[in-house]
Amino acid sequence: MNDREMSCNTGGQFMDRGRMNQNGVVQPLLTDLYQITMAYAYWKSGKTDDQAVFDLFFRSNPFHGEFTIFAGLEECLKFLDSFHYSDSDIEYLRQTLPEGIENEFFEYLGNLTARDVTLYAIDEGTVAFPRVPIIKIEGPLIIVQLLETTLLTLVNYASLMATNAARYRMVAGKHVKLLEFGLRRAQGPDGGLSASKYSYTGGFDGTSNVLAGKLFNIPVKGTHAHAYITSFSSVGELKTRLLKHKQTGITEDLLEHAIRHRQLLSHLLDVSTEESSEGELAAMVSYAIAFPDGFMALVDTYDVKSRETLEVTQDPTVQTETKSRQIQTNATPTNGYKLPNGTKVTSNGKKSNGLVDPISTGNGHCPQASVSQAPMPASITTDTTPQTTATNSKTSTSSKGTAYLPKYVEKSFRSGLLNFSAVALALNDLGYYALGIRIDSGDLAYLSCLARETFEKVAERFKVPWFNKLTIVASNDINEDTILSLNEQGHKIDCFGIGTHLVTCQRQPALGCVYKLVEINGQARIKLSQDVEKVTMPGNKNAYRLYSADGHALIDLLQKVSEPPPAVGQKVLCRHPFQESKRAYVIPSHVESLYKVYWKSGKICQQLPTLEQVREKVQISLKTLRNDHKRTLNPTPYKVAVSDNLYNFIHDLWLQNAPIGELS
Ligand SMILES: Nc1ncnc2c1ncn2[C@@H]1O[C@H](COP(=O)(O)OP(=O)(O)OP(=O)(O)O)[C@@H](O)[C@H]1O
Ligand SMILES: O=P(O)(O)OC[C@H]1O[C@H](OP(=O)(O)OP(=O)(O)O)[C@H](O)[C@@H]1O
Ligand SMILES: O=C(O)c1cccnc1
Ligand SMILES: [Mg+2]
Repeated sequence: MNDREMSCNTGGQFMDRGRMNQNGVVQPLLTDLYQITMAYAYWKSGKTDDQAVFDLFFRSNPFHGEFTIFAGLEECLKFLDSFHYSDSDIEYLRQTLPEGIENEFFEYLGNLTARDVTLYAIDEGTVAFPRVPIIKIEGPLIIVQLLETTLLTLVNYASLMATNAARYRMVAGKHVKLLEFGLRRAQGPDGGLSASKYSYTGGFDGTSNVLAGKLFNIPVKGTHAHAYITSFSSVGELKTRLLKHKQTGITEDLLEHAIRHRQLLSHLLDVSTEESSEGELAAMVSYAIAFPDGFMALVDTYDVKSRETLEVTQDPTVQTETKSRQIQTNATPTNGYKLPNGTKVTSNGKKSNGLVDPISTGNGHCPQASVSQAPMPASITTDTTPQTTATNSKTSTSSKGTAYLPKYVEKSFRSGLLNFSAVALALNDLGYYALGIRIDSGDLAYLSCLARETFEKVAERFKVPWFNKLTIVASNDINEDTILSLNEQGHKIDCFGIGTHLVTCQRQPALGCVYKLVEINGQARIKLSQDVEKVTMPGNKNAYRLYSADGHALIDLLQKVSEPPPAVGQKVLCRHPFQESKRAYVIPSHVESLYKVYWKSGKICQQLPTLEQVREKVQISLKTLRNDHKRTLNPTPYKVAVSDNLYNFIHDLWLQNAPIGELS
């Protein structure tokens, strides 16, 4: 119970009790007090042997979407497997529950296990829809009730997270790498671990979370922080500059190589060596010596700002506002800035993701990113007279005059690129290939294009074709909308590092899975509500997914367990559960029975997939959904229906249970 380690490697084995380790936090007392007080009251009222059926389901999909990925099943099964109140649990309950609880109840609890429970579920990683139970549990009322909160906590966040990750994967496309960087921002340590695990399930490629890597066998990846760059201020601080040539083994001075390349590169990149940071160079050289085969550097340490921080242009109607440094301008203030191609961008003053809108040029490629031209498009003056009276000493007043991009912005970014390229070329001299860069601020579309063009230039000039393929990682408060917007603008990002929005599911922080009693001792139970959406689907049910001839999922159908399953090629009447007039005949080309028995007689009775297999399942299952159900904007709801038999049953029961009002 107190195992510190969580094991994930359960694939390919039928589990015996005690073989599976689980997060030590997941234990029978991880529940709401009312489950235990109810258990006592059930016990007192002789309901110990009542047989109950509970459904675990959600009522609406998260993130304004029309699908949910079911995740967390394996953890539920581990929980059932280890369900047992320890002596100290019982002792704690004795002290905590109200006085007068009979001793025999504690003895009963002490012997309670999940042996007599049967759990049915849809496969982990499958797309799921509102109202179709993802788990169905049968067994003695007390124990099945006691499982409620823990099962919900294991399924809700896992499914929300997997769904969130799957949505990021869909907007990013399959060729872009997605890394989860959220541990520091997650809802505590356990939230962080679950986020790493289920974002991998949903389609991320790896995590920066090392413990998650160890526990779940997920690829761990990462770059470095700004602190590493800022910890150096000059090359004099380098304790070593030496690196062995990868092939010859001869020791060489990497800094010397880097400085030589930097000189040559400065012409190509139009940034003088004086303008680039020496501390940054030193940091990159030292990092490259530490990781010659894995050199990946942050290039935005020194003042890469969004284009919002643009310096004033010759257009007196265009004014720059800067958040962090107050550039005083004598130009007429308006909201907006100009792109190098001459387009004036007017801000509506509304901040979107922290950036003034609109950034998008909407033409699907990178109009501003031309190293050879930027920052001097034809329409820009080459007047050497500064048009600003800037309080910021870094504001450019170079001989090329002011441009649409403030010199300190672009120069500083190019300082990062200059130093990176110099060190990467130095490594190349010694037989190593650098990996790439990370950009963590500013306009990620623009800067990624600028970086890619720089790499292409370097590749050509220095005859290093692999430079074209350097990886560009982008991070900084990225969410689904940011990725969609970056796609529209055109970007050259190969990998997104995503933290806060992903792990906190900022767009919708909870999935509303509920756990409802639907049958007791063979008698269906219905929970009525003014809100028709909250009326439960009574009785012990089976769920089927009906497919069209082209392999797409058409509809999910709930039936009473006593009904024969729908058959391929045969017409089935599918009814909306509550709206009488909504019904359709479906002739399925394929019928999938959604439930499998996962737990029975104290044993897991299916071969559990590995995390990797669940991850694959997510993508396979998503493919069965039509695109209109998956699109981000106004997706079509997927249909969930009940059989005619179940429809009539629900409505009869509803009438029986709804009290008849009296008008007076
Ligand atoms: N081209 C782009 N299109 C849309 N959103 C972008 C683009 N580039 C960056 N973003 C997003 O805009 C936001 C930029 O945040 P912000 O304005 O705080 O800039 P910043 O560069 O991080 O500044 P600071 O260094 O002050 O934090 C981030 O959420 C980022 O993901
Ligand atoms: O932006 P997120 O999606 O949450 O991704 C993770 C962030 O964590 C790091 O920032 P850090 O903690 O160093 O602070 P920062 O916000 O100042 O960059 C990293 O540089 C990313 O910006
Ligand atoms: O490895 C990284 O680059 C990283 C890890 C965590 C958070 N931000 C960045
Ligand atoms: Mg950041």
